[in-house]
Amino acid sequence: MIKDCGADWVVLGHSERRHVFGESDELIGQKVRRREHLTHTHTHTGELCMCVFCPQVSHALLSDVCVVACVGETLEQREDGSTEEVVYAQTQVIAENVSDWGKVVLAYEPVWAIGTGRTATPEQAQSVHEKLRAWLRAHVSDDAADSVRIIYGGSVTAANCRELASQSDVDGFLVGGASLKPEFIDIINARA
Ligand SMILES: O=C[C@H](O)COP(=O)(O)O
Repeated sequence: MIKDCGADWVVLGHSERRHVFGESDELIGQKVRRREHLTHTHTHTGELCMCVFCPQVSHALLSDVCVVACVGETLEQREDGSTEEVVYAQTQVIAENVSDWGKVVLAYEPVWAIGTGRTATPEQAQSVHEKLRAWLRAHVSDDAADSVRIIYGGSVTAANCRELASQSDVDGFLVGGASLKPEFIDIINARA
């Protein structure tokens, strides 16, 4: 269905899916996994399964679709000092399901910054991005750490995009509200 709509990319693990729809790290990981075939044999019936509730179909629907995989802590988690623990755990499950990092972008989106007007400071964003890159180096590969784009999302605007974009480990943005406004062009050109 996603491919039929002409989409090449899908966002997975967005905070609204995690916190409103209750999607677990494990389910998000399953969705990230890329499958070689669009169909599979149902383990219970031995027949081809097209049931939308079967997790394997979720994998299959994402075949050949690139993934923006979101991680990020809640305000409570940031305030209790567990930001790293949370984003590492989320990234771990994503990484377990990635076979081609060339088709994945990692998005750091602190939940407290999404749609709130409270943007992470450039230092806060850089700190988490740097740690995520180090995590990729330690747990995936040097190649993944060096090549995967780690983008920031959460109340990015024309007013704050340039300073955020100047951070060495901020490779781009996942923009919500501001993407609907003329200022979006300034965000696109944040490094121009
Ligand atoms: O889906 C979009 C991102 O979560 C960021 O949204 P925002 O730029 O409105 O905070």
